[in-house]
Amino acid sequence: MYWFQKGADVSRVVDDEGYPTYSSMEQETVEHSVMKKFRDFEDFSDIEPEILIQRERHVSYLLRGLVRLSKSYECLDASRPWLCYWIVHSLALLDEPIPDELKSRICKFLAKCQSSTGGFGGGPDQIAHLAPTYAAVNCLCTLATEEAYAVINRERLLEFLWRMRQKDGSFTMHDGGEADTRSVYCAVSAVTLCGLTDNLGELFTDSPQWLVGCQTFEGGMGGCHGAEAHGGYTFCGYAALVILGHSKLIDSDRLLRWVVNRQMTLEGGFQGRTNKLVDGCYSFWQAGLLPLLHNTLSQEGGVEGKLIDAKHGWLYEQEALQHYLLLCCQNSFGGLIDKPGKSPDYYHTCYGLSGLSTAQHCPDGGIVNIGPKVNQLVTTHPAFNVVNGAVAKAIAHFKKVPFDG
Ligand SMILES: CC(C)=CCC/C(C)=C/CC/C(C)=C/COP(=O)(O)OP(=O)(O)O
Ligand SMILES: [Zn+2]
Repeated sequence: MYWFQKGADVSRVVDDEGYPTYSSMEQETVEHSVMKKFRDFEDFSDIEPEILIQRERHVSYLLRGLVRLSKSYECLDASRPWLCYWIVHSLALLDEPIPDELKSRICKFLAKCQSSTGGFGGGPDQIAHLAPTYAAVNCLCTLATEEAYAVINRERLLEFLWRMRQKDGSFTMHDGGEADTRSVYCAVSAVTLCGLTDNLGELFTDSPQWLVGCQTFEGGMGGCHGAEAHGGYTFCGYAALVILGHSKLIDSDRLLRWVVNRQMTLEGGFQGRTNKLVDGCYSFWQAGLLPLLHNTLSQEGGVEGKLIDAKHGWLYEQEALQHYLLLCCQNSFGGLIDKPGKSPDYYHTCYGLSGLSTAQHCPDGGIVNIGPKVNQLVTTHPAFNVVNGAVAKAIAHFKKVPFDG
């Protein structure tokens, strides 16, 4: 009997703070046997009813993270808005409501991370940085309360973005920092969600051309010109082009060929770059490119346009990815992982669940869902990675609020 089967005896061990834990040996054995079962089956139909998302365990793991936000994760001291976003977004994907009092505490915490000169830092009193700015905006939009929206100082945010902007259309991550596809994406995403789209043209003049220069001979994008193609940077670069309305500038055929070849035939999961290992987080960074490409390619109508019309779904094996995530990436005590043998963390939980959601929701509202209906997650917006309802609500809210920037 495997840990994901009904009635499996998953004996819990409690740590000195009363939270369930496990020995790494025990976890390795359990996950190794799951991996073996996964490899032994060519036809998954007979095990499908057992492939279950461990909702309660993930929710409990996520809520524990929010409660302990203030006292742990020293190694993520400069990523605290990220922790808020990873957890809040994961709960939204699981359709798990967050109590109002907890929402308010998150808002107050993120307000402390906002810099007086615009943007958000990695923690209170840290300098503004585009990555935690993106995370804070996404988190506040997902919370979707008046208090959450009111945290964002949009006038200062725009000033911060203008300071980060470089002559060639790239953006630095922070004052004097590095410029790569992440920063353009974080800036474009925050501006759009905050209803500041009137500024897109001027602020991002030359950004599309700079982004196109990041595409490599392989077809994916590197972080900057001349760098190796990588899923994380490709998602950022391509999603930024999509939001800016310039996705047709890139060589879509090459990008498509590169990304579909990053799905590994043995595991069903994606690797981040050529010759590297599968990792659960690329279920979003890589597989999440297909919904974005779908739009561009169907508008272009060429060979891929026809291919797209013939296939009812994205151009990769959605079921195989779901098998990887549900059989190999769920930790028995909650949270998702990179690959069997690894410990859970909030980053891999967020991007594993985000990838699972995009693998389930097809174009035109169709569903590909392995296992029972309870496995189905809420739909996420493919460009912002915020649940769809929250994107619409945030943009509508900010459009109503006067802005004097
Ligand atoms: C919005 C935003 C800020 C997005 C971040 C995108 C992202 C995940 C970028 C990738 C970062 C990176 C250096 C990965 C390589 O790690 P590795 O060499 O350990 O992994 P690998 O072996 O899988 O390539
Ligand atoms: Zn990873």
